[in-house]
Amino acid sequence: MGTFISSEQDGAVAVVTIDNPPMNALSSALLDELEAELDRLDTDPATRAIVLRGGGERAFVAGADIKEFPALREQAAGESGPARGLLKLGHRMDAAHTPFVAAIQGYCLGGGLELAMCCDVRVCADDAKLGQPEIKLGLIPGGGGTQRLPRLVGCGRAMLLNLGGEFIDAATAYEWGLVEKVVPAAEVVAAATGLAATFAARSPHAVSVLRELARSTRDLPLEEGLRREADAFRRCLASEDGREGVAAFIEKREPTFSGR
Ligand SMILES: CCCCCCCCCCCCC[C@H](O)CC(=O)SCCNC(=O)CCNC(=O)[C@H](O)C(C)(C)COP(=O)(O)OP(=O)(O)OC[C@H]1O[C@@H](n2cnc3c(N)ncnc32)[C@H](O)[C@@H]1OP(=O)(O)O
Repeated sequence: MGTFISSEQDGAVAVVTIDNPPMNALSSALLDELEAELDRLDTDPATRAIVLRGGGERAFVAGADIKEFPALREQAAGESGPARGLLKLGHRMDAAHTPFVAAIQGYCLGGGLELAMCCDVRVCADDAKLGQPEIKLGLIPGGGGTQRLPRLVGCGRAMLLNLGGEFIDAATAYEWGLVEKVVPAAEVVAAATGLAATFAARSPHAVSVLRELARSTRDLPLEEGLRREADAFRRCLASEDGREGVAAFIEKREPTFSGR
């Protein structure tokens, strides 16, 4: 484990904790550690789903580490720093075979919400606050807040959050489709881990095919997306897990998926 990132195995679910008190701000060093840990877990066959949570109770992640920004300004574009770190992390999560569930408690702001939006599903504490307050700093979101957010909540609501910089509560986030489940704060990690365990019990091959298909077709015309879905369905049908799942149903038994 590193300075900021730790993970615990709960069966086939890895619970990854981001720990940078008091607000789990995403520093460059933290992002490097997080990417390395997610890369290790994504290539570990014993891990079939990953939960991301913030340490402490005040925040999931309250954003990029603002205190790094003055130094960042001096760096040439593309060099190290949260901006580079965020792009690499987002691409790595997008390309993963393993599904991600965000367990959001407290503040989920800026780069923290951008990180949560890189997850497949978001479980949110009922007293959490979410937003993209970068505009209050004279900045704009730089980790997906102008790209992933509109795809989740719609262009108008994304601009409402990005232009206003105000926070929304969990109920609003759920109503807008920004989070998929809202639970009491004390239950958020257990609920996220339970959901991750459901994903972990499914065929790793089908989960991987589904994640790749969803990512690679999200901006394609419907007809092309349907064509690629049909190809992917045929791949799953012919796979070892596809054969096992169908046979298990016909033989009225639980499947044992190999992930191939
Ligand atoms: C493409 C894939 C992306 C993958 C995701 C990875 C993202 C990578 C991140 C880099 C991306 C950059 C782009 C990003 O969009 C930019 C940002 O995130 S900018 C930051 C956005 N966040 C904010 O603006 C929130 C700032 N914080 C606050 O408004 C308040 O702190 C609060 C959260 C409302 C809480 O208020 P209070 O309860 O009053 O507490 P304090 O304000 O006193 O804070 C306590 C303590 O914490 C320090 N702190 C809080 N937030 C940050 C922060 N973001 N960075 C650094 N430090 C922070 C605060 O300064 C206090 O410190 P102290 O004074 O005690 O030393």
